[in-house]
Amino acid sequence: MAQVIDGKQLASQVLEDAAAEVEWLKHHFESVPGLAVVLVGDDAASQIYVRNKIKRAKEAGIASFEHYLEADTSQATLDALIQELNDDPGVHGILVQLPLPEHIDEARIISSILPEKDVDGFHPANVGALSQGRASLVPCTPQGCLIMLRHVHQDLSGKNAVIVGRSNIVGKPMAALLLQENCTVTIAHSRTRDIRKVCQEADILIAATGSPGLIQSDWIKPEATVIDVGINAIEVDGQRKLIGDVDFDGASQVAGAISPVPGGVGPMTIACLLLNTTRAAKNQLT
Ligand SMILES: NC(=O)C1=CN([C@@H]2O[C@H](COP(=O)(O)OP(=O)(O)OC[C@H]3O[C@@H](n4cnc5c(N)ncnc54)[C@H](OP(=O)(O)O)[C@@H]3O)[C@@H](O)[C@H]2O)C=CC1
Ligand SMILES: Nc1nc(=O)c2c([nH]1)NC[C@@H]1CN(c3ccc(C(=O)N[C@@H](CCC(=O)O)C(=O)O)cc3)C=[N+]21
Ligand SMILES: [Mg+2]
Repeated sequence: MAQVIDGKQLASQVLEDAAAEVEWLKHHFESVPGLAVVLVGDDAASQIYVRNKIKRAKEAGIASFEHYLEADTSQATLDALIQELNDDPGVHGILVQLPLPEHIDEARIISSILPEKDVDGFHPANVGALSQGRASLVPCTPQGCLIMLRHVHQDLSGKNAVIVGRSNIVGKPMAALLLQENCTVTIAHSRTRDIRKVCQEADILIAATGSPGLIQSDWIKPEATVIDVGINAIEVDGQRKLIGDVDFDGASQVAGAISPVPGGVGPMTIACLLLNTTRAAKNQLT
């Protein structure tokens, strides 16, 4: 049986680090890190994530500013809110929950956030910095996955890493981070030919597709480390249940280590968001 990578446990350590940073900022600079969270629309899953983020922020001593906007909010109203948050010295981090409604230009909103307040690491300046291996605010989910991988492996150098999914928020920044760790990186996606065979070569397999249970035990190299980013809500006996992109029961018979859903990457993402907020606050000290 594979080692189960406990995301809740690892996240609580990251949250302790974030809380210690907050204490340091308060003590030496009388600065309280502030995180603004913007949610447009009333998607139920998004509301759960946002609530979790705010709860954890409070626990870490971070001030949170919540902005809930109607689904039909105009681009101009959202633009104006971002400007206000950019100009607010009490706000060190800005998170705009994605996806945004169809009528809003997502790329324009992301680009309008000050790069030093972009705690998601999605602004082109931060994406460019990550791609060039310069220090920057690194996207939270890939950052969390890397902490999980480092927990299992002392050295990732030379390992074959296969990432399934090529989104801007998970797949691509994950590839940049693993390349920096000297992995041999492959990104697979919906047009990849013989994807099972590609995955069978992976010492490290990251699944970020949103396709529930896509990855089966016979896709996995024996003793591989499998990180399941997928969050898929399904209904079982009328109850809401979360499952990942990996068939956990099958995969854990083959893998060396595997992250569960829930209790895996999700809590790590939130912890890294708060760590990014303290880093952003530190960089904004005047
Ligand atoms: N735990 C966490 O903190 C987070 C979890 N998530 C979850 O991770 C998953 C991915 O999110 P995100 O990256 O935003 O998703 P996107 O929908 O933006 O991207 C999905 C990617 O997976 C690929 N893909 C989809 N289905 C298949 C398939 N059957 N075979 C091969 N490739 C496939 C797509 O390929 P193509 O490009 O060719 O269409 C695409 O590149 C979702 O379940 C999401 O909820 C996301 C963010 C944070
Ligand atoms: N700008 C932006 N930044 C994001 O980081 C971002 C986003 N938009 N849009 C949506 C995705 C998704 N995401 C999750 C975060 C935490 C959990 C999480 O805590 N999951 C718990 C379960 C929570 C539950 O019960 O639903 C777990 O896996 O154990 C899940 C998903 C962040 N995202
Ligand atoms: Mg998308």
